[in-house]
This record gives sequence, C-alpha cells and structure tokens, in this order.
Amino acid sequence: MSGDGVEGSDNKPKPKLKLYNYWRSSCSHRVRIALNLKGIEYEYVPVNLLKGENHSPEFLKLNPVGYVPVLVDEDFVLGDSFAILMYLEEKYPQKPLLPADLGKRALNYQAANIVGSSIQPLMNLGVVKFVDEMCGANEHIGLVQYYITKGFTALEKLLKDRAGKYATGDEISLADVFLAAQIYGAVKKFNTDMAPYPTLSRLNEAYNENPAFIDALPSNQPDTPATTS
Ligand SMILES: N[C@@H](CCC(=O)N[C@@H](CS)C(=O)NCC(=O)O)C(=O)O
Repeated sequence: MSGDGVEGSDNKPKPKLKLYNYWRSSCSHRVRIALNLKGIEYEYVPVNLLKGENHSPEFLKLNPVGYVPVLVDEDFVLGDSFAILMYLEEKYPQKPLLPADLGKRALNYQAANIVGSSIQPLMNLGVVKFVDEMCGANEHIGLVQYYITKGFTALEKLLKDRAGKYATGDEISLADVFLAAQIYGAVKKFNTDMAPYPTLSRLNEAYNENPAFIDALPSNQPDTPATTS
C-alpha cells in the first residue's frame, strides 16, 4: 500500500483513493495487487461480507449490485474489479497492465475473463449460500471444484506456450492480477491441487516472491482475522 500520493498541478496532495473491500474477496485482491504494482496509495475501507455489510443501504448507494470492490476517487464512485482496473490503467499509466501488442492484450482479456466470468462467479459467497440452501449443506463444494478444474484446465492450455516469467510474457500484466487472486482463493478455500497445472503453479511461485503481490494477499490485510495464517 506504499507509493507516491497523486499530486495535482498545484502540487497540493490530492485525497487518497478509497477501496471498499474485504480481505478474503478475490475481486478485491485483484485490485489491491494493481494498486500496489502501480504504487498508488489508498485508504482501505473494510466491508464485512460475512456480516452482510455489502447489503446495507449505505453500501448499496455505492454499488447497487452489493458486491465489493468499490473504488472511490474523490466524488467518483466505481464498482466492479474489471472496470476499476481499466480506470486505474488509464488514470495511472505507470507499470502498465495492458501490453502494447494487440495480440498479447487480447490474450490478457481472455485469461482475465476466464477467471472473472467462468470461475469466480461460481464461488461467490451469495452463490455458495444459495446452492447450500437449495440443495443442502456443503453442496456448493462439488460445483465450485468443477468450475475451478474446468477454468484452470483451460488457462493451463491457453498459457503453457505463451507464458514467460509471467502469464503472457516477461512483464506482469492483467492476466497475472486475475490469476494470482484466483489461484490463492482456489487453494486456500477449496484445497485445489495445483499439480495438474504446472504453468499456473510456476506463475504462482513468481507471484509469491513479488512484494506487490505479497502485500495484497488476503492474509496481510487490516481486516484479516488474527487467527488466519
Ligand atoms: N464482477 C464483479 C464481481 C464482484 C463480486 O462477486 N464480489 C464478491 C467478492 S469477490 C462479493 O462481493 N460477494 C458478496 C456476495 O456474494 O454477497 C467484480 O469483478 O468486481
């Protein structure tokens, strides 16, 4: 969370960005990684999903769909991690997440959207609770594991001949931000065995050595419960 504050042309420091988020939320985790990579200071505003704070009238004014993360930049309010990442990318072009090469950029969108559309939504807290209420306690586990396997299998095939040190080359890019958060969530919450995914495992090792990724980990946030390792 370190980095230079953003200064206006009058050199007065501008108010910090606020990130409404939750330590364990993978969508929040993505945005924390990008903020750290770009060296943007922000205020961490915790929203406890287990206590349903995301359904409060105050929070729904910020994001009518009731999900974290939400970014507040002075009087501009933006929900959805993908939208936030694109906003940050344009407003803070340092350490770009989108490669200049069109094909690589498109590959980043594809990998990010496999995570953001075909894996994470199926393991979202609301979905998990709904499935368990309809089908019985812990019935969500099989469903989530199915979609993690399907998504990771696709990502492994997609990236195995294209990855460098990072997902789409030797520079960190958008796909890495999505992958790091998704792999962490799959392993920690659903005990996913990463052995069938050697490329994803290798990328995950690179993430775990990078301070911007380490500072963004769910285990390192101000609202992380003390009992969590
Ligand atoms: N497409 C949205 C999805 C946001 C989302 O699903 N957020 C989850 C946490 S990762 C959430 O707030 N879940 C609360 C719930 O399901 O009630 C994004 O990328 O920001």
